[in-house]
Amino acid sequence: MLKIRSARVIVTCPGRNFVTLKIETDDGVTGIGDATLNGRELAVAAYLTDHVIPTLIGKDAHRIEDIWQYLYRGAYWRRGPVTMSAIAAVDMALWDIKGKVAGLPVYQLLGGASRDGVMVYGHANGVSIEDTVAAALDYKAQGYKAIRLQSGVPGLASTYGVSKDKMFYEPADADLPTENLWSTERYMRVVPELFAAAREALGWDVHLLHDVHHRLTPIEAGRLGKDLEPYRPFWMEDAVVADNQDSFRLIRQHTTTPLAVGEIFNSVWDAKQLIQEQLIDYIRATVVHAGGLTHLRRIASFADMFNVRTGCHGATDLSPVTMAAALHFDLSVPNFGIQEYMRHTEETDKVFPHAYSFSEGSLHPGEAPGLGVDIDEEAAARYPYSRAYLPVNRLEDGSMHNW
Ligand SMILES: O=C(O)C(=O)C[C@H](O)[C@H](O)CO
Ligand SMILES: [Mg+2]
Repeated sequence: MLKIRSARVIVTCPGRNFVTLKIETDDGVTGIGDATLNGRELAVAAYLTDHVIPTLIGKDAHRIEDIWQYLYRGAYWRRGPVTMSAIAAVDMALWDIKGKVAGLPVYQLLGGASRDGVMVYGHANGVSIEDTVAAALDYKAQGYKAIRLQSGVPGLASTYGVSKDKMFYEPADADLPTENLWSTERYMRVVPELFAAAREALGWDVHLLHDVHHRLTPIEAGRLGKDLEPYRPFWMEDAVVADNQDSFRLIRQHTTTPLAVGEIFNSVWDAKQLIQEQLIDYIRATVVHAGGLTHLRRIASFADMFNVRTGCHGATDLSPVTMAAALHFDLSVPNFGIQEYMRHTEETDKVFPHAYSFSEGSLHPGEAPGLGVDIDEEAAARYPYSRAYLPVNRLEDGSMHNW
């Protein structure tokens, strides 16, 4: 029995907000987990502090599955991003502890490595097609084997995925939501042109990806997928909102462009039909928002039976703790597809020193026992919480749209 002695939540903002759970056992072994939910951070912090931590004290840190079931079934109120991010933080911290006690990196506890490294995709973006292609060339020169392309849309002042900074992108950019303008027609014209220019400049030996970010209807997505087919994209992501999983059937009827979805999913139930009916090719659920390693592995096993591969979300709002956990998962699951990798800033990396590293287009979680990531609490304390929201989107006539 490895008794949980204490647990607490650390909120820090080294350029952006992160919520981290730290669990300590009677033996003095500690583990950390990420609980960051972009724009709604304090809801998860309070859920953990007020409702989860009191129930953890005295429990056996080794009983990861049982604690997961206790928090999931025991809450009575199931699923949802707040609950599942809180459970994920506990789950990650417990895997971290188990790895440290065993003296093994977590991927060894998950069955060992299924591959040598984890192929990642970087984010090339720019205000124009030329800018975006130049950024993509730069990523290729850095060794990336897969690159996501997001370009500004003429006539729209700002749009998802286009950053002021070439290397770092932080969409949660203001203490009240920024308002963006959206035009499907303008957007649908630009993306195929961007892919044509990118193939011309980059050639065919690099994977190209694109994130629609939930802004199309199924039939519009079918059209865009078809228009992109000549450029053989690796995937088209979040083509439509997946609340109605049936929507993807309509997209599938019109295009062979591979489909990825799931960064906002919290459990296997959000993806059941999508996977079972093979309506998608990649599931983007991630460790922090989908209940931790314990639940994400369950999703991946289910997906594997239907030829759906993984493509975990890896934007900057997923802290280095989630990135580390994702890499242990990615290295071990048989049906790994790709991992998103949006680099964190130097300040963030200093607050969260980590063992994972990038080389030749791939990341590796490293060999440190546990997750191989820590939180420097002194550094974290220098960056107090600062409220920040994701933008919202409106159509040209003022109607609300999806961002
Ligand atoms: O990285 C992606 O694919 C995203 O869509 C990033 C999201 O907008 C971001 O994580 C929201 O917090
Ligand atoms: Mg996305």
